[in-house]
Amino acid sequence: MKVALIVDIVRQEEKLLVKALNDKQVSYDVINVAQEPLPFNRALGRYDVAIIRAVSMYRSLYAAAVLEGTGVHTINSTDVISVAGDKILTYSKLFRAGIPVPQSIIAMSPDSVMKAYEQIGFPLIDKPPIGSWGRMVSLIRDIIEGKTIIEHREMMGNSALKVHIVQEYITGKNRDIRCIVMGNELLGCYARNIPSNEWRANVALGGTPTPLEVDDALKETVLKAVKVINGEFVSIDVLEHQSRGYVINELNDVPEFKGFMLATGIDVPNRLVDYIKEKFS
Ligand SMILES: Nc1ncnc2c1ncn2[C@@H]1O[C@H](COP(=O)(O)OP(=O)(O)OP(=O)(O)O)[C@@H](O)[C@H]1O
Ligand SMILES: [Mg+2]
Ligand SMILES: [Mg+2]
Repeated sequence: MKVALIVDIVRQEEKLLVKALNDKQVSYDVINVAQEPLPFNRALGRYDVAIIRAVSMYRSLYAAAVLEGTGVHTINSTDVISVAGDKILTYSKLFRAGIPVPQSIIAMSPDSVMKAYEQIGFPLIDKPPIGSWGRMVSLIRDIIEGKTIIEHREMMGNSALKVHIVQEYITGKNRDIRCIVMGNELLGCYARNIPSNEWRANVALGGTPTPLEVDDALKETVLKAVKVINGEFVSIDVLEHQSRGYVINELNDVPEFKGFMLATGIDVPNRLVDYIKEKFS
């Protein structure tokens, strides 16, 4: 079995994956798509599995597409990356399947955003369909802040960033929940606690990871959500709604797992390499 590890920026996660591949004596190549072009040819098809780890969503998506085209099994698949990489496409699948998502209105012009703000009511959340690490995810408390966000987003070069997901602000516990699923298994979940100078819980923004007891409702909601998008190795953000219970905020197709490992003690890279060896050797 031969594995390709697709990267652009090498984070601690990718270093741990390399270590796990070495420790478990799996043959692999690291392909840095920020440096190497990817040809549509048979030679690329020599890999059995590709672990897609590029930070850039488009690099991940297109790298997966080329590799899949040459017959390689990619984790995750091109379809999963295209859906999970876009929060509107994700909500579309989840909503249709009856899985709870934050009450959301999609608005595609400044005028329609103003209407969506009125319909949701302040305070509200406005975020673009693409992006990570909480970037551009905005808490808007009044119309003045709203107008500022609308103006700034209109200046973005990327059309997707001009689209607004206007969303209810789900608050109460000062935390959100992050889970990881591998194959059909829920590896675990942990809480990300919001720091005092923030309203978002991302570890990249200073959110502190702590252990969390997983109940049946959480497990069921998360596994269902991952199944709906066919995710193979994904992380899931869950918010706790005061009346509706667990709500799926988003799924991530290139999961970061530093905080997860810290809080749960579960060795994600070793588990992923074991999973791949079991499934593809
Ligand atoms: N509707 C909401 N209500 C309350 N908090 C929210 C809401 N949407 C987002 N947040 C907070 O902002 C954080 C970032 O939002 P979100 O997960 O949607 O963005 P992201 O950039 O895709 O994050 P990630 O780095 O996890 O990929 C969430 O983890 C949560 O703490
Ligand atoms: Mg995300
Ligand atoms: Mg998130």
